[in-house]
Amino acid sequence: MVMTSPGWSQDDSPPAAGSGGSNAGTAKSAFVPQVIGELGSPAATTTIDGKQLPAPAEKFGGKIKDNAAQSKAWWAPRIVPPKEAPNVLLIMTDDVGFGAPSTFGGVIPTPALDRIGKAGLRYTQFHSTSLCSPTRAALITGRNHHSAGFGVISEQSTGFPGYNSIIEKDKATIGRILKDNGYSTSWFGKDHNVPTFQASQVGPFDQWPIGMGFDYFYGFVGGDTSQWQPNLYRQTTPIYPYVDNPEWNLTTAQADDAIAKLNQLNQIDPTKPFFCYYVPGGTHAPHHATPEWIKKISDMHLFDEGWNELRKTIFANQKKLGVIPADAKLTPWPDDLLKHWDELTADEKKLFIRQVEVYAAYLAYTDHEIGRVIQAVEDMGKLDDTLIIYISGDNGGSVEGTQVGTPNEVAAFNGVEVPVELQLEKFYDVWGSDKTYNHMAVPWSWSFCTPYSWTKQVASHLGGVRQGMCVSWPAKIKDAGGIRHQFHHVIDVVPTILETAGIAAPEEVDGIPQKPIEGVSFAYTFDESNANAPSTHKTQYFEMMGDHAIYHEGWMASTKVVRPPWEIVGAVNQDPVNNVTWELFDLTKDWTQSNDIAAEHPEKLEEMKALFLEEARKYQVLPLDATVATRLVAPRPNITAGRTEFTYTQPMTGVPQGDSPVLINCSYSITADIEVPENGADGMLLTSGGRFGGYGFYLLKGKPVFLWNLVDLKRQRWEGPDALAPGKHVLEFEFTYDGMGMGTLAFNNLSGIGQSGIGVLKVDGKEVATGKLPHTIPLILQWDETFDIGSDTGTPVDDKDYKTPFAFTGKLNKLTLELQRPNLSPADIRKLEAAQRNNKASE
Ligand SMILES: Cc1cc(=O)oc2cc(OS(=O)(=O)O)ccc12
Repeated sequence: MVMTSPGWSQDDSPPAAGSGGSNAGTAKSAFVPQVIGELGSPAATTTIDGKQLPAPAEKFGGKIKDNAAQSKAWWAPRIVPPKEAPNVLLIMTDDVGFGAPSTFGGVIPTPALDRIGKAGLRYTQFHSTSLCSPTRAALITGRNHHSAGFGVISEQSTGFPGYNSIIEKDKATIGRILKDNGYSTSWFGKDHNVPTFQASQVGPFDQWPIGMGFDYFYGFVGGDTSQWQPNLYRQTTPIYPYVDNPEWNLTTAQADDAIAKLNQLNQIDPTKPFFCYYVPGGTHAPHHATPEWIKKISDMHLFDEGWNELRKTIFANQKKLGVIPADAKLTPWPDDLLKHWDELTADEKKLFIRQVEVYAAYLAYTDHEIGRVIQAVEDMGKLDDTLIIYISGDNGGSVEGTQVGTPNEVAAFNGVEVPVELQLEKFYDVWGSDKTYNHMAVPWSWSFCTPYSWTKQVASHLGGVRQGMCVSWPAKIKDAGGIRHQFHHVIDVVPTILETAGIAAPEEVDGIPQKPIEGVSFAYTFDESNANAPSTHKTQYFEMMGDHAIYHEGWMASTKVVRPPWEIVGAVNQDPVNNVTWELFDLTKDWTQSNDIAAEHPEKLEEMKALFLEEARKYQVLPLDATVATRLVAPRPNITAGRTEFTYTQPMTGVPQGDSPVLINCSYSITADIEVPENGADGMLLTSGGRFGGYGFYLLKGKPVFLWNLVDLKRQRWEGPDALAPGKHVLEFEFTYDGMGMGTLAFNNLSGIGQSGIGVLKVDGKEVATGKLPHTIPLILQWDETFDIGSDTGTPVDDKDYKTPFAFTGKLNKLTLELQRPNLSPADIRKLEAAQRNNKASE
């Protein structure tokens, strides 16, 4: 099929300076706007050449005399996209391996993805970056993730252009481009492209959806969130719809909100096309499915044979479906890294089956809710004219839940594994409920990446980067149910949307010259006659946390994985440029990277390595950095940087972890100046985190309590013996930390973090409780919960004590927080340097 680009073609030159963008009379170029209605009349619309956004103001075309009676009014035409421009529904799920959904051979029912595949096309060689925010930055900008400042997730950002988690203004998003060309734009679900240090209510908001061209946002900011008690926003305002609503779940609420919004648009202005970016939390941990979905999927007994048999089943299905070629090889099980199902105890099997059934329920549930949004588009009569791009996963299956799975991902990210027995005893029955922040065992995720090796975080191997994708557009894609094998990448989505809409990539946005889009359109594959056309995407680098690869015209050179991605606190390669072993694959004959031919083709490999470096330099991939924990706690330009004292006199909620004072790996004191009324007081003074890790300072039945929740495995409390008498009081909690602090990380040494310390609770200057914490949380508190003063949002730090919001019923006059961050002494530095020399490869 020929994609007509009404009113615009690649050869057009920009209009003369100062001319109205769509004013045919003054533009020098061959661009001819589509004008509908009489220019100057209120009903007139026009397309624009789109090179300068926002479009320059139209020249007044009426007549102005002294009096209105002799003058002629003239309205600028409304800007609309070309007539054939489709609505666009861009859907992407989270953490889904290629072989998880039924559409690509999986055993988990995903009827909505199936539906798009049947109505349109399935793509078998479509790629992500292997990690979340990077894929998303690339997806919405059409640039490589490092080009867009997202070499890694924002939680690990560092002060290099490729890694600072800032999408610069010379790369306007697809939202912005479509909005300024007349689309209604909206974003539902995950936004992992707000820098963690700009996520608070003081902004700036230019990297939130509203600042990036999206008229409307309903979703959460960050890596993941509870679906039961999420950190949810409408636009930039936190909202808490789950309070007193125990059945409420974000997966459903998000679909409801999107359906309402699309219908609202359809009723107010049915002709205005929409761009809806729909990116649910599913299926990132926590796997929060409803009890109904968990029952429905568990009853299907999909996983009773274990993860090794599962791979065989998926592989056979994939061949049957034709989403891998008949001669594709199944990559071997990594015997040295992961257990075989047969080696497990009955208890392990029981637990792991429960974990994966809940995961599967979550994927089925997420897809079902996506299906409701698609159905709403059909119900509005708009399905024919809607381009639906449904990408199954922003990266491969996630292995961020340890080898035995976890009831609490916050524990996993702090390097804590929860024993199988404890998981069975305390969490088996509530798995997937809001009592868990759950993730399945690593080997399941490996299996969900069948037929490939490796997983999420791994950029060099297809398990990390190959995603299923389905695309439908009934008005234009006629090869319903077709399969496409062309190599493409998330950076290709923006140019594809622009081509189908007939909209130009802007040369300038808000006066800022735009960097070229780096992807290429895959719209040519829509046409059946191009079903087997060679891919137009010839070269693609991959890089994530030091692990890297280069694809070029069917060849792929990949570095061997140094750090298994489930080892978050583990050995780190300090020289990821040179200290790597390369493999070489001919993907045209070897679909699954099963046959390393580096030894047979040394010159080809050298050529590919050189090409990688060339691409890396071009797209600001350097300097390579393989650290994980080090970057997680690295200081960033957040609003608390350099401050050691914080004073609060008003209640305040909703300050995210990345924007608030963080009480880990340091000493601190908290002083609360309060008044207790005649009938006593209760409630929260200060808290950060929640059920899965964090602290709280509160009055409980009048008694002062300071509590540390150590990732839901242990709670340590300091509690005064007596309820406070009415009147003024000063409460203090002082913590003296024993470790050297975060400074040791600069020496690739973790010994300074997570160490012990002593806490003392005082009332009116008198010590009432003292206790030692043998360990502290080393890396991160529960990240979907916030720093709150005077009440508690989200979940309680201890369910036995209170229910949220637990607002303080006394008067908080003033709360002061002082941090004493440890400094390394010259002797410490000498010791750390010596240790580093002796231990080159450990973080
Ligand atoms: C809190 C956190 C720290 C981290 O280092 O990595 C993460 C990765 C996450 O998954 S992703 O959003 O898919 O990349 C989610 C949360 C985190």
